[in-house]
Amino acid sequence: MSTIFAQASAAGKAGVAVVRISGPKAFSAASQLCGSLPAPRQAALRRLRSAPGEVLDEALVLCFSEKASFTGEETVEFQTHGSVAVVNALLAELGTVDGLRLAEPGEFTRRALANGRLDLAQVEGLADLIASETEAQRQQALRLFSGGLGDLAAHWRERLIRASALLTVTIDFADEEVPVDVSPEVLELIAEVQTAMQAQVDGFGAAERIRTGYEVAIVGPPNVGKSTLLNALAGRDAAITSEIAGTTRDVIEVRMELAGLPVTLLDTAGLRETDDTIEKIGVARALERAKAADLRVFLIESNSKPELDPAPDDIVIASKADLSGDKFGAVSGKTGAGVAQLVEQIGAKLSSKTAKAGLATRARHKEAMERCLVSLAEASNRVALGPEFTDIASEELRISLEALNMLIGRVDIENVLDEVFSSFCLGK
Ligand SMILES: Nc1nc2c(c(=O)[nH]1)N(C=O)[C@@H](CNc1ccc(C(=O)N[C@@H](CCC(=O)O)C(=O)O)cc1)CN2
Ligand SMILES: Nc1nc2c(ncn2[C@@H]2O[C@H](COP(=O)(O)OP(=O)(O)OP(=O)(O)O)[C@@H](O)[C@H]2O)c(=O)[nH]1
Ligand SMILES: [K+]
Repeated sequence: MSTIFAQASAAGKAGVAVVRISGPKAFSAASQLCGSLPAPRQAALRRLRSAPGEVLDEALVLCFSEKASFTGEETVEFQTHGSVAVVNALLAELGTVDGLRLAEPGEFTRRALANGRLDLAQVEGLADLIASETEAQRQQALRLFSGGLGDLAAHWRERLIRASALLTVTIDFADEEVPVDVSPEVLELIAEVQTAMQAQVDGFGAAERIRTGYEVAIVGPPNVGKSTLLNALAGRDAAITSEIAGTTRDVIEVRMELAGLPVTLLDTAGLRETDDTIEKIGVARALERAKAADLRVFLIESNSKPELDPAPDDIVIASKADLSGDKFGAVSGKTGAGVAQLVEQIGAKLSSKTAKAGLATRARHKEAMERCLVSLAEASNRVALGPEFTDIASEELRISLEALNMLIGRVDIENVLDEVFSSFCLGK
């Protein structure tokens, strides 16, 4: 097993940078640079020197024994001054040490997984946690990282193993008088798992949206004030505004946090019949993106109607509240009147969509659960048919347990690892 190293903190100038070494040679390599190592888990100040004896930096050194580290291997951290030159010199020096090499993205975490420190779902949670930018993303990622899905899977597993054991008793004693009919209990155990698992599958859409973000499209006729409203919501001049109708041609996207949720706000071309070729394309794009968005805000001139039929959840609101004097149900991007209320309204609409979100946050989770549910339905049908179908039911239960193991990466892990780790940063 090679010993790996990488900068764990973000690249660039910073107060402090962290360079991490993990593997069987971590302690010996580190002591080549800093002399005596502090006791594990005790930070100590040391001069880091290159092999010829030049001082590279003065750093805090922190060691973790293989029994108690993030990776499950000997680990040393150098907490240096956050200078690009210091980090580069240190990385170059580590590269010259025999048996050490630069880590691949996600390799520290990969080792934590291999050493049983985390299960696969936790690794996914960790990737999401590092990527999280909003409160909802942070909370969802932390639930997964803390082992929520593994706990659920362990509970389901225990129920299904019990169901399986009950069936085995039936098979083993098939020739004898079985004292009690086990099928009601087996069916109940399966149903319990099915209900809980189906709820997770149903929540996948919402959880995925929290992970990847919601799209909210501002839609309306030319010159109604869409771009001005987008800028007011974004708090910056993201889109060009002008008194010329047909200013916005392409879709303008602004990422922002709204009610703790990740939202991409879309400004679209004003909807109208036009002979202008470019504007026509803009209108077509506006319609397409508006349709695909999670929520539409129809901005209308007061006393008019939206160009499209709003979906039940969509928001219809009059623009230029300052001109119409409409204090309710109107908004002005120019004066800011009604903007806070609109934000609140959008937040409430999106939050109601997130309510179902559970621990299944990736297609991989959903697919494993769906596979499991297919076998459970099959198993339950066979059990209901009578004792002569017990061995087929047993086999279906075994398949469902396999799907469950896949969910948390107990089996068949190799082919999903590259996919899972492809999104990891260097140094994690
Ligand atoms: N400086 C630094 N900060 C960091 C990390 C790190 O590696 N270095 N982390 C890296 O992601 C996170 C903390 N994660 C860690 C997870 C486990 C262990 C660890 O030593 N676990 C041992 C002992 C646990 C204990 O002290 O109770 C174990 O599990 O056996 C350390 C860090 C966030 N902050
Ligand atoms: N009085 C007032 N004027 C506004 C308001 N919002 C926008 N305007 C003005 O209305 C004109 C059009 O605004 P835009 O934001 O460009 O409108 P748009 O809907 O994005 O227009 P298109 O890109 O052409 O579809 C500009 O002159 C704005 O200054 C408002 O709340 N009150
Ligand atoms: K305009």
